[in-house]
Amino acid sequence: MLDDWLAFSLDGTPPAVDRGTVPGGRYRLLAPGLLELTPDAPAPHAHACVISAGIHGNETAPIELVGEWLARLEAGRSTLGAPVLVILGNLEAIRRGERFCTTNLNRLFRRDLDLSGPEPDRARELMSAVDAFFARHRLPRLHYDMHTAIRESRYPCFAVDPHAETRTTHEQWRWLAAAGMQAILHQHRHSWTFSHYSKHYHGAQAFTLELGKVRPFGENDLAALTGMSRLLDALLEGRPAPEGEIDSMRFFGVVTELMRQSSDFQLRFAETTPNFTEFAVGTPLAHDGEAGDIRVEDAPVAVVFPNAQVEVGARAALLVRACPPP
Ligand SMILES: O=C(O)CCC(=O)N[C@@H](CCC(=O)O)C(=O)O
Ligand SMILES: [Zn+2]
Repeated sequence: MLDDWLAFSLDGTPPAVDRGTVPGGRYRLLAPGLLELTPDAPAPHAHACVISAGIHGNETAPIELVGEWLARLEAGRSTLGAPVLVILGNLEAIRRGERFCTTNLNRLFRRDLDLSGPEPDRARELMSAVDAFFARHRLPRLHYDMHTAIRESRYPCFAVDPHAETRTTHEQWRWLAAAGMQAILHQHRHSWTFSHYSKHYHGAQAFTLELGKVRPFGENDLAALTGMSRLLDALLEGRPAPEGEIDSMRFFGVVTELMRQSSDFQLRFAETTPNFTEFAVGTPLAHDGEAGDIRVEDAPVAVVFPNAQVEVGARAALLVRACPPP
């Protein structure tokens, strides 16, 4: 199953058979990068799970994690107990080892999307697959969209909690704590990311998970992601996931997004500055064309996902402040 799916997804080799059995259920190769697992009978704690990786093509650790997870199932070391939609997102960008080809796929997950091109087409295909999957399974909905960050981070593993009406359950905080998340970042407004899509349109418990730093295939330390592997195994088997202490994680809220406004845009701090580094009031964070220097206002802020290379009009950084645990 796994080898056929990867060959189908990444080399374009059509599979000899597109469906079969796995311990506890069956699989179907829906399309390149789309694999559905269906249990013979959902276990009592089963969720309908969407697990995605490779939405950015150079973020390889989550792809390796998914590979090992499916290999454990195929080898009979775990038994399917929940419906799972497994997604490899931006296949051409994965082949190239690049974040994206023409535009950032993770800003396109909205139903009124009217752009054309490879990434918009893929966003529409993934949104349809998620819609059909959640419609097929009347179980609590869950989506973990796994990424790695461009920079080092004061919290190497952290979750972004998308802004939407659906409240995040305390159970999710406990699962994420046990999975090794060190921080949670609450988004302050709609962000049109893949995890936001599942939360906003489907009421799923959904997160973007940052699992360390971007590295090429073969250079990832999957041992550092053992907690995440355990969580994925529990979801696949439809059993209760391990729980940790919510207070072991730090919580942050986005205060504002620093948007790139011109072609003359520079960050005012070093490339090596880790995510969640705090800056005092008055510190210049960026220079942006005619707007000039952008400085910290009102109170200190920490900076997450700073990226001067984004397209004009796109988010160049999140400015965040610590907040109490839920
Ligand atoms: O390290 C970076 O600058 C980017 C890492 C990454 O891809 N993060 C996601 C976060 C999505 C979210 O805000 O939920 C992204 O930028 O798409
Ligand atoms: Zn990413």
